[in-house]
Amino acid sequence: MSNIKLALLGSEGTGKSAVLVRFLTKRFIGEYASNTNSLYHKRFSVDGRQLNLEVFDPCSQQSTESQCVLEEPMNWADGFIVVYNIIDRTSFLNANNILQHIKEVRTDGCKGEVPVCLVGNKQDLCHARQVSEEEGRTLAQEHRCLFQEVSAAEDHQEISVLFTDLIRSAAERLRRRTDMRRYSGSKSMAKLINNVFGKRRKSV
Ligand SMILES: Nc1nc2c(ncn2[C@@H]2O[C@H](COP(=O)(O)OP(=O)(O)OP(=O)(O)O)[C@@H](O)[C@H]2O)c(=O)[nH]1
Repeated sequence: MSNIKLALLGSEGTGKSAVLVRFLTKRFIGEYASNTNSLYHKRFSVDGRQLNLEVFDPCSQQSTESQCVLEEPMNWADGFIVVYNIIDRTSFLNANNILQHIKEVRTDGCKGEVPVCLVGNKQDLCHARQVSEEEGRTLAQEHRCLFQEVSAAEDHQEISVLFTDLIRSAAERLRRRTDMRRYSGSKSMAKLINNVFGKRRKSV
């Protein structure tokens, strides 16, 4: 069974925990403990395949150096959900920095880009919106990632779909990497056999 590791990133108070709890429990609680890092486990089925899902929800308040919070899951995760708050432009600018950082740290060349979903949360507060949906979509296109506006307070369906899409992309990427390793492993084995037996045949 494959293991898929996701990390939620974004400014403090954007609703990372609310989005995750919505996905895991279908509920919106309102207030979430925000003084610890949390790692959630869930068995999840995508396209009939069972997966072990781990989701890291970092604590934004733990460190004054946001860089530490960012570095921790950066090399660990198979996929990222970057959350901003549509009524807080600063959180959108920060989401851009995070996407940039992911690109710098996680461009794996031929293994393909790590899947990312940009999420504009608190859509229920759109009367106070500071970031248009178009801006969110454009930023996502620039970074070649998925995009969805949601309301953790009101929706379950859209959050469920975005997690499923991201998990599917992460699982496909891991499968491609495993296939590539197998292929390059069998190629070097063929080379070895050829070196040993090919040379012998010549000397006979
Ligand atoms: N109106 C509205 N409020 C939301 C929504 N999602 C989260 N909130 C509220 O926003 C506040 C912050 O939510 P959290 O889920 O704790 O945000 P967080 O990003 O995990 O916060 P930190 O862990 O401190 O970084 C809470 O008061 C939530 O109730 C939403 O979709 N709509």
